[in-house]
Amino acid sequence: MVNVAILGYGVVGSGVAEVIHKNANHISEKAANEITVKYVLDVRDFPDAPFGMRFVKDFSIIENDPEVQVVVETIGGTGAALEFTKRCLAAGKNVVTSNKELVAEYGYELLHMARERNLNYLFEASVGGGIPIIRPISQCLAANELNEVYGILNGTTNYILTRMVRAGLTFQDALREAQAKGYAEKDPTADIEGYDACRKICILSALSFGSHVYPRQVATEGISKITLRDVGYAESGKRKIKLLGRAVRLPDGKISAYVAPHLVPDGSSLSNVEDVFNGIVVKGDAIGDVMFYGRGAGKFPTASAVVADVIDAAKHFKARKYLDWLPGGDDVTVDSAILPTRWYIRANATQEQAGNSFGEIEMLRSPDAPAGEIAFLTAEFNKREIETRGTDLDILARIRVLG
Ligand SMILES: NC(=O)C1=CN([C@@H]2O[C@H](COP(=O)(O)OP(=O)(O)OC[C@H]3O[C@@H](n4cnc5c(N)ncnc54)[C@H](OP(=O)(O)O)[C@@H]3O)[C@@H](O)[C@H]2O)C=CC1
Ligand SMILES: N[C@@H](CC=O)C(=O)O
Repeated sequence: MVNVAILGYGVVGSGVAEVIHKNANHISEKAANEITVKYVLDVRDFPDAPFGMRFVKDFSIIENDPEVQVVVETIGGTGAALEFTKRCLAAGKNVVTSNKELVAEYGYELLHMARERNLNYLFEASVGGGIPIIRPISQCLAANELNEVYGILNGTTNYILTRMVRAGLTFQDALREAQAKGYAEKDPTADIEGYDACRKICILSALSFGSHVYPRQVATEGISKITLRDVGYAESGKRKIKLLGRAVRLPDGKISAYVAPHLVPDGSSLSNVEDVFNGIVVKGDAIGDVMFYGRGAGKFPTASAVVADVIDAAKHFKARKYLDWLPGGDDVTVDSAILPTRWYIRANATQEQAGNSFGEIEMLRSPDAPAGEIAFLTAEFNKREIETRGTDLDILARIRVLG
């Protein structure tokens, strides 16, 4: 029998307990061993919790129980989650997590601790919720030199943008829905301002390019400045606005990563990624482009990935998995402001002024545009270049364009 402890009985942790209980027979077959939840640790009380699990408030009960071989950390953040993860690894326990903040900040250190002890630290659920992406990048695409990874990495913001466009909801109402569905982070600022997508692109960068990338090295912009007017102009240009994370390996081997809203063309694979779904494109030298798609957040999709890691851990006691990367550092990354893209600009200006400042432009129309306002797409410029242009215009919005 494999005894599991769950730390944090919130959206994901309770989903993990439910999936392990509901699919017990199937999971035991896959793991070639019975998997049972021996403890659940949470700061809250759950008097009506099902499955007869033992709830504890003292972490040392789990830490000191030699029967617990796999610990699921679904507390989130870098406080107690970091301390408990280190103590679990130090106590010889394998750890599985959905906590991308922890992996993005401390992934190298924790993988190193696990490696030294011949343990596994697994985090399939940390990017893309239920989408298989960590294993495919580390294993299935291992033969490729990967040079770019990008996509819609946050379910909450994609849900908000979809609901604003499709149902005409306000930003706040759409956010409330996402929170009620269990998609949002405890502090939804992490979703809205792009920090969550930033953590995920850090993890994808480390896996794809082999060195730790820290969130502080990734220029990050969220969707809080996107207006319905921008959405309307984008629509008139047959485009949708999506929050993307993107990381590129440059010819000199340096990594450049950022998170920002983009206009993506209608009909492209990413434009059809709606609601809570995520879509992640990986570019390899042998495979070309490959896209991963599925539910990027939510109780059961995320639990699906966590429980798969539990099964994997249970099947590989004392056999290290493939996850690893080199330490990070200032010389690993370069400023993403050097990456060229086309730009969408909304400004109080005339077409002639815009043309004088930006050269060749493609005008966008909006039936309810106020007098004096225009919107257009530019040719390719990097961020530094675009910021030096149009300084004499009243620029209201500046958003990258994909493709
Ligand atoms: N929700 C989702 O769709 C997804 C979430 N994730 C990640 O999974 C992790 C968990 O997310 P989620 O389940 O949504 O978060 P929740 O806030 O729903 O769950 C966390 C639980 O841990 C409890 N907790 C907080 N501090 C402690 C502590 N010191 N000891 C024990 N328990 C504690 C919380 O109690 P209290 O509420 O009282 O603080 C809460 O019950 C996060 O890292 C998140 O980013 C990843 C993919 C998808
Ligand atoms: N808040 C996150 C949860 C999953 O990682 C999201 O919305 O994507």
